[in-house]
Amino acid sequence: MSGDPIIRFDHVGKSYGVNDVLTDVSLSIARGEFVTVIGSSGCGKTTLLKLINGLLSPDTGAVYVEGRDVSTVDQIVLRRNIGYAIQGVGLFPHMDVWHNIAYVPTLLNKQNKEKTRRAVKKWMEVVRLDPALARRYPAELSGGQKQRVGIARALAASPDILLMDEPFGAVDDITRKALQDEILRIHREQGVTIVFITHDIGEALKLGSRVLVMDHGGIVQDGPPDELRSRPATAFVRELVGG
Ligand SMILES: Nc1ncnc2c1ncn2[C@@H]1O[C@H](COP(=O)(O)OP(=O)(O)OP(=O)(O)O)[C@@H](O)[C@H]1O
Repeated sequence: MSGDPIIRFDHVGKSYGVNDVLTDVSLSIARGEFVTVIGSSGCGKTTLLKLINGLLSPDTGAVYVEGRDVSTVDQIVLRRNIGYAIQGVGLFPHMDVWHNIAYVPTLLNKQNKEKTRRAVKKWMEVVRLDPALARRYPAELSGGQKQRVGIARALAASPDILLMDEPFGAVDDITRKALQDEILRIHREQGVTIVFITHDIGEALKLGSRVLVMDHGGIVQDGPPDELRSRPATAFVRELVGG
C-alpha cells in the first residue's frame, strides 16, 4: 500500500566493537519524501544509510524496505531498487560516461540493447549532461560533471529509493548550488524517495522536506526545516541552525 512507509527502522542498534554507533533508532520514511540527515562527524550517518541498502546489518531491531526485512531479502534485488550516490562518486575509471551509466541497465536488459540505449539517453538528459560527454572518461570530467554521472548512474535502474552520502561535498559553491537545484527538480519530477547525508546545514534545510539531526547514537530532532529553526530540540540543534 502506498500509505505504508517505504523505509522503516524498528528499534535499531548498531555497534562496531565497543563503539555503540546507533542506539534504539526508530524511524519511518514515506514514499516520495526527501529526507536530509545531518550531524557531527562520526555520529553514524553513513551507518544509517548502509543499514537501508543492506551493506550493514543491525545488531538489534530490524530495518524494513517496502515492508520487507532487509536482512531476509535477496540483496541483489534490494540494491537494484536502491540507488547509491557517494562523494567522489566511485565511477569506473576505465569506462566512459556512457558505459558507466549503462552498467546497471545492461545487466537488467541483457537482451534489449535499445532499451539500455534509451535509458542512458534519458538519464543523461535528466541530470543535464551534454551528450558530447558520452565518450569521455571520468578523468576527463570536471567535479560537477562527475557528480552528474554518479547521479545518473544511481538513477539508471529506476530505483524507488536514492541514497546519497555527501554527494556534493567535493565541488565548488556554484556547482554545488546547481546540483542542489537539479536534485530538487529530479525529486519533484521522478517521485523517487531520497535520503541525503550532508555536513552543510544550509544544504540540509534547503533540500529536505524533513531533516534528521543525529547526535550521540541517535536522532535528536526529526522535522521540517521550519521546525528546526523555530523549535530546536537541543542545544546542539540550536547551534547548528544558528551557525
Ligand atoms: N567498519 C567499521 N569498523 C569500526 N568502526 C567503524 C566502522 N565504520 C564506521 N565506524 C565508526 O562508527 C562511527 C560512525 O561512522 P559513520 O561513518 O556512520 O559516521 P558518519 O556520521 O557518517 O561520519 P562522517 O560525517 O565523518 O562521514 C565512527 O566513529 C566510525 O569511526
